[in-house]
Amino acid sequence: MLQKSEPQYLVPKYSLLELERLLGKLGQNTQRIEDSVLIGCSEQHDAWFALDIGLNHSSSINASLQKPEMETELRGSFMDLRKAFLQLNAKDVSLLSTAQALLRWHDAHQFCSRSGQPTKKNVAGSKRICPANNIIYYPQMAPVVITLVSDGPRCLLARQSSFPKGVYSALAGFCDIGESLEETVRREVAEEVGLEVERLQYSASQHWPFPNSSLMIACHATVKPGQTKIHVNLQELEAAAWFSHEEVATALRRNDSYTLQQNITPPLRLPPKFAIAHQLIKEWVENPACPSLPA
Ligand SMILES: NC(=O)c1ccc[n+]([C@@H]2O[C@H](COP(=O)([O-])OP(=O)(O)OC[C@H]3O[C@@H](n4cnc5c(N)ncnc54)[C@H](O)[C@@H]3O)[C@@H](O)[C@H]2O)c1
Ligand SMILES: [Mg+2]
Repeated sequence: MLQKSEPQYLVPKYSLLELERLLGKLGQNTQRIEDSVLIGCSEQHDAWFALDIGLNHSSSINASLQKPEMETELRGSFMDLRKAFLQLNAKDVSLLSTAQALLRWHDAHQFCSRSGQPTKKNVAGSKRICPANNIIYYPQMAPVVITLVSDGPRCLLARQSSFPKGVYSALAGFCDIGESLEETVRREVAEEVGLEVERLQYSASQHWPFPNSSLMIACHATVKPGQTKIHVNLQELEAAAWFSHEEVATALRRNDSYTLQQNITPPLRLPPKFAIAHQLIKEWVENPACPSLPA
């Protein structure tokens, strides 16, 4: 749910008092406020909590709540989370991403997997406890590596059939149990495009709420100049190709509006700014030689 506040969109934010009034108006029990989870604090150190007042939420007390009513009351509209991210500043993207992931984790961990009894959230929402056996459940993230492979003058980008038209990104893959990040990078690059990673450098990381909570770990990698023939794994990818520095730099400069005109084959499109893949590609464009990589 985002509110339009010209010229941008905002995540709805309320004080405790305002929220109590709002829940009352929406016919919801104000006790629901106890379902809130701590997601951060303002620069003035005011604590920020997130509460799911969604329509189909499993613990919704008033299931008859209508979407249009809620949109009118909150003077906003519901939208897809990825689309919402395109409209928000980096701080709100981070808050919404944390809120979504944490609230979803709580919703999916209502019961102890050992005793089958209901679990209980602590006040902050940083864990759930089973009162029957004191097992503590903590929110989890799946580690995922995302790697921009380069052979020097070119970088390798790939797309899955689920991506929007024309969008290519860096190679990504979930870490398997027991693997180091370095092993995951080498395995994923070999599995998806049949290349052998020569050198590897960590760049940055990002929490990613899709499809569940992931910790994206972004790296630059190089392959030997003579060993660049790609074997695309068509079970994982729709396509993969080498792109020149000029092609990628042009795609980065292009206005990234994501509104495609019909009947026009889109040129190379890159992931949106809020995705760490975008940052990784931008770093390579600004410094294609990656001189900081150890020789
Ligand atoms: N933030 C970014 O810039 C960015 C860019 C690209 C991809 N991603 C994310 O990276 C993730 C991984 O990329 P991928 O799809 O290429 O991974 P992948 O190549 O490992 O293939 C996905 C498959 O891995 C399996 N899998 C193993 N462990 C899993 C787990 N914990 N959760 C879900 N599936 C698991 C499933 O069978 C799934 O279909 C995706 O969720 C995607 O949203 C983020
Ligand atoms: Mg993959």
